[in-house]
Amino acid sequence: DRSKLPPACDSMIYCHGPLLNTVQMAGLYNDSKTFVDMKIKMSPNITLEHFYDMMSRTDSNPTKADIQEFVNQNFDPEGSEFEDWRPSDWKHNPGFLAKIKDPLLHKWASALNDLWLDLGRKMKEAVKESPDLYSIIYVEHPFIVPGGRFREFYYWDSYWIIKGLLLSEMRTTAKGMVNNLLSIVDRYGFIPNGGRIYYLMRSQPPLLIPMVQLLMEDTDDLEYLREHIHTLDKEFDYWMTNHTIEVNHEGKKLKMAMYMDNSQGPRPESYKEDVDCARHFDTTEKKEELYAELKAAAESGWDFSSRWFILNGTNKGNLTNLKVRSIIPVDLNAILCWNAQLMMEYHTRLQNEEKASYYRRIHDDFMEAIEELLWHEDVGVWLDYSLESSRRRDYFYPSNLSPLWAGSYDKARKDYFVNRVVNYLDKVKMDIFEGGIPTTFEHTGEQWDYPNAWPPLQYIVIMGLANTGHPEAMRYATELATKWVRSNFEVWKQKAAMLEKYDATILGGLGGGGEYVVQTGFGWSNGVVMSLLNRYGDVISAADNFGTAAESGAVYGAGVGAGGVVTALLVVLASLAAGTLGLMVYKRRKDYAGFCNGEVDKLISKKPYTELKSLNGASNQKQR
Ligand SMILES: OC[C@H]1O[C@H](O[C@H]2O[C@H](CO)[C@@H](O)[C@H](O)[C@H]2O)[C@H](O)[C@@H](O)[C@@H]1O
Repeated sequence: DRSKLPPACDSMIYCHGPLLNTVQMAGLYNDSKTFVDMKIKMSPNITLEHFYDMMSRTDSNPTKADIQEFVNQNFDPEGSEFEDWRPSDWKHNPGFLAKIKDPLLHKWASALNDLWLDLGRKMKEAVKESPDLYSIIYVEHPFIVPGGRFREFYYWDSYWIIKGLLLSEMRTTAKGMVNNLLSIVDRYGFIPNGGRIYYLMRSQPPLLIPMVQLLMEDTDDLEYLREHIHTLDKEFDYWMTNHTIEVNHEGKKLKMAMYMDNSQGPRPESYKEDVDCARHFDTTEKKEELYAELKAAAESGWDFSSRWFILNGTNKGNLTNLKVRSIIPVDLNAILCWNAQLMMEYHTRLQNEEKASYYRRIHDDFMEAIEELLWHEDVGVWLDYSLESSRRRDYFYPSNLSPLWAGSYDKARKDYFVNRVVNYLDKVKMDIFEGGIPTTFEHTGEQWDYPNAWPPLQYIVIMGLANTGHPEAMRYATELATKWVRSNFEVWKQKAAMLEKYDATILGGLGGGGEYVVQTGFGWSNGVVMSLLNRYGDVISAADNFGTAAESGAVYGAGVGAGGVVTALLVVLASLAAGTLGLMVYKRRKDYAGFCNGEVDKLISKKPYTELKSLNGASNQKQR
């Protein structure tokens, strides 16, 4: 009975109760997250008293204007928790820039280095003194946020942000971010989805242990590792205790990990969207099941995607068909296997023999289970597994390749695995996409679906292939890295901005879909491009020759300078006149409930996969 489960957090302002319900259902703001990020002016109790006064004054039937007035009088705007901060370790010309041969890309990378100044946040002391007035979770050290509506840290985003920070030689900021996460594990026993109390009942892909590895690769500080190893044990235990199940497969019992949810109610930050969607179910129990699926999908980082739809055994459907809790995901298992490997190495270095063998056993079990249940020789890749049908889900996702990145496959048979994976990429015609690797081949209008392409997924596939050292895989990696860098650069030239997601089907195409408009900033996007330029800066050019891409004022600005704005506006107007931008822009859906019922936003059409694949891989890209 899910109605007995705890809410997202105790707060009757930010997580559950009539105040939250009344304000969020009134739809005061374009984005539901705005309200739950606001600061209350007085204590929670006084705020609640004011709310009940307003309700009795209005016979429990307040108008939108009454509710807006209540919010205006009792809340400060979102973002009130931060003070100005300039990272003291920021430097103008970090060493990695010297590796970038193309002068245009070099200048761009330098502008990306400047973006950390815009994305840095430091919390006011007042947050520490009166945490009850805020939804933000207090952390001691300043940090880098993704950007836009994402004004707090995000768990898995932080991995790519820290990669970028280390390339920018911002070691203090990077270490501060890891220290914040460690302190959160000490306080809460795990890392929430993001740094807000309304995220406290779910996590995100577990990358803290790999983040510590990034610090170790940078400074190899064994004392730091010794100091924090117990916290890392705790984080790993959280996943093994709360996120694993036993799967019976061909006479074997395999321990596998999955995303879950153990709270009740809609997501506070998308409250109205979730409640509206739940109208498609007639009982509280069914509504709660939907909320659980929505929250489990958010925990996966892929919110939302046809990857989690099950309808008559297929990946068709809509949000009402979410079945995240019935799917064993390749990426989570690969990442935990990698976590176990790192923990085994850490404990070995710290001479904790018993712990090292404990993690070795877990690592070996994951290796076996991943191969037994998720690897498919005939398809040539790892696939998610449905607990409903006890069958694999044979659909393309970049996460299918995540064991290459996480190293969770038998390296003694590397050629066997890599040859098949390269054939798989050929088979799905990965070369037909001009702008990157799409998230899926399903065109649902959800943001983790076709034709969107996400930075972390590009990184996972590219680095997975590149790190094999296998010539064919490395060639693929270089091609994919080139497309991604060029496409991001194209958008930068037009808009002087980095986006959270892009369009795989168009060089310079913007991402879209889902429940909020595409955000700029953007933490992981910057980290991924920096990493690719660090690795491929000697071979990737902005166009076919170094230094030949068309220049625009925007390229040289750090963020949006006046020149950049003018240039971007001209480009937008010109594209509108040519009717091209219309194809690239996504409109936010107004009627989310309608969408839940299976209505796809017709604006999001673009280049369907079915058409593209008939091009036989010969589109604009070089034939491999
Ligand atoms: O508010 C809706 C959802 O927003 C977040 O998800 C998306 O942004 C995150 C930050 O970049 C990213 O980590 C995630 O993969 C994206 O899907 C948030 O994480 C969700 O929990 C939230 O419901």
